[in-house]
Amino acid sequence: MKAAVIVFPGSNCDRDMAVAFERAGLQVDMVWHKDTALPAGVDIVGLPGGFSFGDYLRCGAIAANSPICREVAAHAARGGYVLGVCNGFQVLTETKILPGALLRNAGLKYICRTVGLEVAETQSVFTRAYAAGERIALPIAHHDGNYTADAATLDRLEGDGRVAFRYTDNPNGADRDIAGILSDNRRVLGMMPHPERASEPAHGNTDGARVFADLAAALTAA
Ligand SMILES: NC(=O)CC[C@H](N)C(=O)O
Repeated sequence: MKAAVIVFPGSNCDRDMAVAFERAGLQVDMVWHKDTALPAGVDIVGLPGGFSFGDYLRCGAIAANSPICREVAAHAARGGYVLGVCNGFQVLTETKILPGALLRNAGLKYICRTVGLEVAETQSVFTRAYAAGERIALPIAHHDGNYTADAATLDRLEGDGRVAFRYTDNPNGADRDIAGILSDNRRVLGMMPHPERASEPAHGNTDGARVFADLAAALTAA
């Protein structure tokens, strides 16, 4: 099973995401944002955290117009898997692969700390290793994590079980405590918390490991 991690100028979690995929048994290719094709046979694309293009304009907005993002959108449209973490989630909303937008944190401050989450949906390859309603803790590190969408979109996300994670003590003002959402086919997950930074004992927290743990098996079965 093969993963591609996209690298933008200013990405800083690309290696962390690659290691998390590798630990889960996936072969990983790093792909520069100017490439115009994904490596052949890629099963899952990782959009990593960081400060792509220095967060100029809006977080993820310039990255969303990188040549490779057309291919990422085509991969998602074909039913391919995509995981976007933090800046990667912002790229997913900027490309409209996922609905909504990530606004400046309600407190206008950059927040870097571990937060509590509830696993709100387990019907996806990313969340099926958790128990429904399970409480976990993951690190966040962002200034634009305030998820918003119009009421109809929020109702649809909730009604269709597409809210993957919710904050238990909302740190950034996100609508309906939303920390991560799934695409309608549940193969794309965008989330602000960083599971790759809490995925091995040396991190002091392994709550994020299960986002990756089942991927190889799930992708083989898909
Ligand atoms: N850790 C990240 O990916 C941060 C994303 C973005 N630069 C923000 O601060 O909101």
